[in-house]
Amino acid sequence: MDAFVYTGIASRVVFGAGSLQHLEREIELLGARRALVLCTPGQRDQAERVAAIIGDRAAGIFDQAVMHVPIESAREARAEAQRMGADCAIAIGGGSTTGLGKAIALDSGLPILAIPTTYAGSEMTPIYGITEAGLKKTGKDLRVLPRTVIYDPELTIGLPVGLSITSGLNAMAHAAEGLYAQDTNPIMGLLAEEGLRAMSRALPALKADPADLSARSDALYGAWLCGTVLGNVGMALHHKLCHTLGGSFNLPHAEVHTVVLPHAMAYNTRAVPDVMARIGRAIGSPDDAAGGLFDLAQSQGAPVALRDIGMQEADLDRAADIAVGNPYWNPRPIERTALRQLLQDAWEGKRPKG
Ligand SMILES: NC(=O)C1=CN([C@@H]2O[C@H](COP(=O)(O)OP(=O)(O)OC[C@H]3O[C@@H](n4cnc5c(N)ncnc54)[C@H](OP(=O)(O)O)[C@@H]3O)[C@@H](O)[C@H]2O)C=CC1
Ligand SMILES: O=C(O)/C=C\C(=O)CC(=O)O
Repeated sequence: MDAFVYTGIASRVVFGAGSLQHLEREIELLGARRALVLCTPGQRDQAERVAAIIGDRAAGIFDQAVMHVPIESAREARAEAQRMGADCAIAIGGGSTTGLGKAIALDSGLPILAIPTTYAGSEMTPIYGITEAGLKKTGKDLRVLPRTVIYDPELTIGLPVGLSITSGLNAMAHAAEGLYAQDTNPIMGLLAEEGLRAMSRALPALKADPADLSARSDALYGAWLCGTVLGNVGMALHHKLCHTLGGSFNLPHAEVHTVVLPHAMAYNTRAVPDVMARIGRAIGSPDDAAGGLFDLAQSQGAPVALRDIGMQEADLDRAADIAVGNPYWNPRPIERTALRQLLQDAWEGKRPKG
């Protein structure tokens, strides 16, 4: 075995159907008295349920979480937390709401309790993102890592199937890239493989029956493991491409991950064949990880072409230029011609072969 460094990042996880009932106990264990509940406008009902459960400990609800955390909403939420005398924040929702909690914590050190209802995985990472004047800045700071995470699969039953599939593939992207990260280690390798296995068996099952609690539990378990990998090791070409396409062309986050992932895997296959074999085995496509990921997305009705999620063909050259500038480390060197072809294939929705 090669030498490696492993740094454990600590957070407390309460997992299982119905675990929202432990919320008050968890707030108490944080040593907090008044919690500001965060959500998007669309998840206001869930936030009200949370506030009802904690009763007097609820300082209020801030329901203005927005994708990619615009600085204005972060400032407003910070001011609201201060005005209400909150000594912790509860983020219930997807990565956008968790991201808002992180923006508050970055500034104030307020402890965050996250209750994820998508599979994006932000709750397990010390990574934050804030958008100012149209530019998203990301960074890492342990202050933003949620102290406690409650994973309650019952809360994800209402997550629309289409979004469940693309969000699940967003999670799988973290695990796939974590397996060949420059700073990967055997512990993250175990989590990544198990996360890929859990998610690839969950997605067809929850597509068949969105209320299947066992499938929803598998998906949330997979999201936890994949998110942990994202929080512990560096990401590569795939995440760089997704951040380029999401940030500069305003494409939807989980869908971009879904479309690009098979192509990024195909790009890297010859550089890391053993890793691709591990990914392939974990998703039940032992000889072709890239093709297997494409088939998984397509068979569950997810988008497989950038042209179907709002990308203009005329913008592919600019996207390639942005992605080759300041690239993340990648196991195969980033070559512009090959990357431009990758983008063309992803735009057309071609099935890649690893
Ligand atoms: N820092 C990190 O480590 C990470 C950050 N991220 C960031 O998180 C964001 C993406 O997260 P993601 O979760 O995909 O996006 P969102 O949090 O924006 O959620 C996506 C959609 O899911 C819907 N939704 C969430 N929960 C439910 C539910 N229980 N029932 C029905 N609908 C629901 C939301 O609807 P509605 O709008 O109505 O609430 C929204 O339309 C991006 O900004 C990304 O950059 C992602 C991964 C890791
Ligand atoms: O951009 C961020 O907020 C930080 C990381 C991610 O979004 C990870 C991802 O691309 O899913």
